[in-house]
Amino acid sequence: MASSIGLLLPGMRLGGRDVLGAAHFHFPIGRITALLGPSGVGKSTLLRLLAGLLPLPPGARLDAPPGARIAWMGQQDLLLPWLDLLGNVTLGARLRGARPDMARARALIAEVGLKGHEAARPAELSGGMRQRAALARTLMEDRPLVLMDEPFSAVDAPTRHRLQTLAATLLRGRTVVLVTHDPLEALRLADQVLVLRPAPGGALPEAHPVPAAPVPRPAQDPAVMAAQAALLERLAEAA
Ligand SMILES: Nc1ncnc2c1ncn2[C@@H]1O[C@H](COP(=O)(O)OP(=O)(O)OP(=O)(O)O)[C@@H](O)[C@H]1O
Repeated sequence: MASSIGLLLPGMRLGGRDVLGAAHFHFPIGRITALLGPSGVGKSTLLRLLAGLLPLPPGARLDAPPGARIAWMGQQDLLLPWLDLLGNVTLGARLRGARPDMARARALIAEVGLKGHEAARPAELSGGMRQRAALARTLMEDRPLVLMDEPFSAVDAPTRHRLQTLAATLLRGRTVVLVTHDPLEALRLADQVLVLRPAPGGALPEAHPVPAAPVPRPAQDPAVMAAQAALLERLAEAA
């Protein structure tokens, strides 16, 4: 079995301009890859190509395990306001006409710290609680490939820190591509960090070293702090 999901891209044009350049991306199976880069550089475009939400350009090739199923988690929680928490977490199964595994849904709700809120509607939950609900819904889908587009950017710093730790634990063993603007988030969670740097023919990926400690890495780890400073500098150069 391949050890990574590969995306061979001869380039990607959108709106009449070269967004992504010619590159061969590798996303190690069972690992978390963080994708950073200036606003508008093409991070979400790359994620959408992986998700099949954008057609691959001519000459591109996606090497993924056959039938690799995907879960998507974005910046907005996309919870349905008229369903309660349990209804939202089990929505995917019901949309597919399957009987949801209620015991698993309840267990995941407890794991993300929302036990006791199963009957609450999204409007009754705080922003951080709604993102935790979205995380539970993402995990309920039990997909091997998880694509996350700035999943924790809308919550306050302590909540974000807790959600990162939770996500790293609950996503262990899955292949995750995480788009983030937060160098600390990338260095706490990722096994591989890629910076998309703008270039004349379209943005190109550059690997950035990660500390050796296993994820989730503590924010106060001196190696994490040093890597964060270096990554911040690199992102400023790329902007
Ligand atoms: N459907 C589209 N049609 C035309 N241009 C598009 C389309 N989608 C994205 N773009 C352009 O492609 C570029 C890359 O967009 P993308 O959303 O991938 O960037 P990003 O790195 O995710 O940005 P951000 O960090 O701000 O979310 C931008 O210049 C954007 O305007």
